[in-house]
Amino acid sequence: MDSNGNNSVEDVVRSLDAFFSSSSSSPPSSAPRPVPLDIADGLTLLSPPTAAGATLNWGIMGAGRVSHDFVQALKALPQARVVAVGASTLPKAEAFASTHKIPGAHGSYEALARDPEVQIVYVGTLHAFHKEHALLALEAGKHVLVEKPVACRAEDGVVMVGRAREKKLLFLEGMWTRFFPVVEMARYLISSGAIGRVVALHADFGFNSSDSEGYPDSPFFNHVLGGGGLLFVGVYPISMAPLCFGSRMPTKIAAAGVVDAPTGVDLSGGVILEYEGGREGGGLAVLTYNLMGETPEETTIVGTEGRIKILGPAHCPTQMVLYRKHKGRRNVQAFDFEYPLPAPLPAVEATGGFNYPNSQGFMYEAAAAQRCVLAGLGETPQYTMEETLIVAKIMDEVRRQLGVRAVGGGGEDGKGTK
Ligand SMILES: NC(=O)C1=CN([C@@H]2O[C@H](COP(=O)(O)OP(=O)(O)OC[C@H]3O[C@@H](n4cnc5c(N)ncnc54)[C@H](OP(=O)(O)O)[C@@H]3O)[C@@H](O)[C@H]2O)C=CC1
Ligand SMILES: O=C1OC[C@@H](O)[C@H](O)[C@H]1O
Repeated sequence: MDSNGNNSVEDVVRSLDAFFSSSSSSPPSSAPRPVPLDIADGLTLLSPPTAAGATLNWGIMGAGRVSHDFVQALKALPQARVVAVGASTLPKAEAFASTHKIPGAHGSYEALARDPEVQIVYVGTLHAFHKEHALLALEAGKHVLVEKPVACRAEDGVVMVGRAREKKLLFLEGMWTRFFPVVEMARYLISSGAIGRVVALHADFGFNSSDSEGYPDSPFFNHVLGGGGLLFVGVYPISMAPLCFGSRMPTKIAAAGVVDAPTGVDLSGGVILEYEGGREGGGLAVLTYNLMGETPEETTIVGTEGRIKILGPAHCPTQMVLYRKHKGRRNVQAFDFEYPLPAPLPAVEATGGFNYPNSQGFMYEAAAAQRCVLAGLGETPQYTMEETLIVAKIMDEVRRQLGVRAVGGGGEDGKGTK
């Protein structure tokens, strides 16, 4: 407590840490564990509370890997009901529905969008098709959570956001990182002044894609399907920039990268963003990504009074260290934070677990979307539509500098072709 009776940053940090630890460390049990969503609400109040008993009906577009993980994570949310899945073919939708005990299965995305039971559509198809598929849902009056990246080009994102605003429907790009308790905490610490003014961001994301994706057949390397490191993984480090420097375009964007000649996709990239403002708000983001080798995948946010290190895997993190600076160089005090994911439910383990790391954490993003819909909000405060478009515009410029062609759902037909 300081002399004005306010809590010091250390007091706040300690009490929040205690709150988090007690909320998320209940012993493993075969009974459904309480959803630690209150963590996010208790921390930042960014997601409005939901009335007891309120539910939301989800429809799933696409029956692929990430849709499977998302539905698995929804099983932990008592207020979420998955009522239908729509896929490119009926057998595919039926197989997915049977695995997850979903009552409705449709052999087309149009039919899913028209399903009167569905209130919110999760678009889990490849990003070359996001615009076409998200628009189907919006036109049918459904809220939309569309996987990252929002689209292959910013102009497609602009169309989607515009339509959602006109129709007063929630629209969220699935930048799930923003909803992890660690990132909520980082945001809180930044806004409470725990590290002073943010002056730099260092973030990376890279892995050896040959662990799961075959070259050159995987969508990762398919130019027309929206392949390339920038759209698949570079979007994550870039999306941390508006969190640190605000919802504004950087004043300068400098990019370099390795482009794979046979496929035309970018295998790696380095992006430097300059935010003007000198000592009163200026800063630099240094961001890298690649599809060829595993990086530490850490995010460090540097301020005048300390720094925050989000530990790998920083795109879906559970650990973070706050370093508070004292007088002199290298004189810091460290505060560790850890918010483990809840253990997967037996129903999740019985249906194949997850395809991707930490996918249980989709529950945070889904719960926030749900709360916002039920509260009548058109977007989540954790990741706004404006931020989505800023990130998409930065990526357009990066791609231009790398000499990678605009791909995927370009053009008004949104068919995923040139
Ligand atoms: N947030 C996160 O952590 C993650 C996000 N993602 C994002 O999710 C999206 C989907 O990724 P993922 O599930 O791994 O991809 P998949 O390769 O599993 O494909 C997803 C779906 O896209 C459709 N699809 C696939 N290939 C084609 C094609 N050649 N032509 C037309 N449609 C096709 C299929 O839909 P259908 O089933 O209807 O046939 C398929 O099930 C991407 O945008 C990706 O960036 C991916 C992984 C993790
Ligand atoms: O968003 C993602 O896209 C690529 C995946 O391999 C990665 O794990 C995931 O989070």
